[in-house]
Amino acid sequence: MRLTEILKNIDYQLLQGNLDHKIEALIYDSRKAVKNTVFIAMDGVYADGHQFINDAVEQGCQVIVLEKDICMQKGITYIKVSDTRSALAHMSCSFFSHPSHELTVIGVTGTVGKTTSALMIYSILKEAGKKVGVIGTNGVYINDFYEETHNTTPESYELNRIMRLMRFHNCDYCVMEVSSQAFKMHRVDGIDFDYGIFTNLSPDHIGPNEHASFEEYRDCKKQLFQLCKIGLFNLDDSHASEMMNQAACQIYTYSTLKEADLYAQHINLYQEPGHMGIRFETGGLLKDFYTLDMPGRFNVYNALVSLFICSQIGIDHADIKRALAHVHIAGRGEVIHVSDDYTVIIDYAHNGAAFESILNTVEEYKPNRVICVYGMPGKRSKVRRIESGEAIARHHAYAVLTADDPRDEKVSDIALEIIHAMGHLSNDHYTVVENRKEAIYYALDHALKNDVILILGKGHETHMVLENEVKVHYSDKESVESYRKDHKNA
Ligand SMILES: CC(=O)N[C@H]1[C@@H](OP(=O)(O)OP(=O)(O)OC[C@H]2O[C@@H](n3ccc(=O)[nH]c3=O)[C@H](O)[C@@H]2O)O[C@H](CO)[C@@H](O)[C@@H]1O[C@H](C)C(=O)N[C@@H](C)C(=O)N[C@H](CCC(=O)O)C(=O)O
Ligand SMILES: Nc1ncnc2c1ncn2[C@@H]1O[C@H](COP(=O)(O)OP(=O)(O)OP(=O)(O)O)[C@@H](O)[C@H]1O
Repeated sequence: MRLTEILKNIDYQLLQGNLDHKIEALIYDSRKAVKNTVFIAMDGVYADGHQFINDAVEQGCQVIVLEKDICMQKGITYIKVSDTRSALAHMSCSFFSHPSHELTVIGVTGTVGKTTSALMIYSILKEAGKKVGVIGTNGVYINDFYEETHNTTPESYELNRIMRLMRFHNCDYCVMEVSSQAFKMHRVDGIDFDYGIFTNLSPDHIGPNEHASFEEYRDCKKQLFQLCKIGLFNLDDSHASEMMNQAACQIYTYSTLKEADLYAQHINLYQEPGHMGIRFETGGLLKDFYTLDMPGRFNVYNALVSLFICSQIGIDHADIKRALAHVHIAGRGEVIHVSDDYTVIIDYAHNGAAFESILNTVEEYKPNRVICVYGMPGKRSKVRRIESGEAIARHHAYAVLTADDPRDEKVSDIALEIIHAMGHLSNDHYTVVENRKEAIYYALDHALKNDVILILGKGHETHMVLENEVKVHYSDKESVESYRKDHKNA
């Protein structure tokens, strides 16, 4: 594509050189720069891309987009913009010919529930025969194609590339998680959102490399409702009215507690071997009865979101109902049948809010005991260690503390911090088994009739991060399945 075409939608100043270039890719990591690419220098958390401009030039790149003054080399084109992250986003939209304009884009934001809601919508649309893609923490799925993601919301260039790939696969719909960092880092600038969904909000991702304050975190998420045409808000969240404030979209609401545009009532839990689910009735825009084969009152929120979007899109109601009845999301309230005596659930709960919801929800099924197998990541926010320990104590649950991406920290040290946060809980309520597979075996070996074993924090993930960020293969699901196999053969 010609450089002038790529720059069409941004304000820039040509510092040196000319715009007569044919461009084959946009690059924001100098290590990937080659001939016929533009290098966009971005100031990051750990490094400043401007320091690598000469490396990019050395590797053959002849066009540089920057926001700071640097010493220019002869024969190279330098283009100055006020914000290179935003420029990359708009240039990427142009480079890939605005794929979001050709898709119905559904964006989901909020502290928890993004992955679950996005994948529920994706599953229902797919089952209804629609061509749909999804982008989020669990990766990119386009029909049968899969690609891993490094971020919940990929960098703008990747995002537009993926959306173009979706169009290549004839997708009409794109469901995507939109993280607060995505707004902060301009990853979704220029994306044409049709629907925006707000799940809930609680303090998270606040720290030196993420958000400066809760207000900044919240205001980043609010931006979705400036960009989308229709916004759907969880009326039960205490931040709902603040999130709706200044929204430029048409507003719809959902609730499980009060009347809203779409609301759930008469929520009933059910449990049978290998299944923990929920039945509910809806009022407002849709009046019907539904079954969801996933545990958790909170999943009714995710189901309401999916019902609203799929019915707005025009999916046949019987198809939605059928698909919802058997939707399962990897690592999100995933029930694995090991024994008729007790229930095993793998769940991605990894912060205070999610621990509270999963523990609350599981208690409603009136289990004998709740045993949580989990750990907390090394070199990451210590708040989550405290919040999780407090939640275990509040709910009088049992904890088998173990590894969860310990990085350069000792699993036993992290466990001690969690135990400290458990406060008054007596020491027969917890134990430490450092190897995660052994911890799962330990919990399952000690399970009693009607116990619920919650394996928390890693969800769908298939790796463990050790010292020096070295990743080794590890999966909770494989550990549980291996236990089941061993005990079948025993
Ligand atoms: C801390 C953080 O947010 N980092 C993100 C950021 O990296 P960065 O730009 O700060 O990277 P950097 O290492 O400082 O480098 C700055 C620039 O120099 C370039 N560089 C660097 C070295 C070199 O030799 N040559 C070179 O050109 C880099 O490519 C980069 O463009 O921009 C990258 C591209 O978009 C992201 O992949 C990366 O996410 C990291 C992996 C991350 O963990 N991010 C988290 C905080 C995040 O975004 N999380 C949200 C979910 C949480 C939420 O709900 O908000 C998410 O969407 O994933
Ligand atoms: N609507 C909800 N309300 C409260 N808790 C929820 C909700 N949906 C899911 N959860 C809980 O939060 C955990 C994380 O859910 P999910 O992965 O869907 O959220 P997320 O927003 O994608 O999180 P993250 O951005 O951290 O990846 C689940 O495993 C479950 O325990």
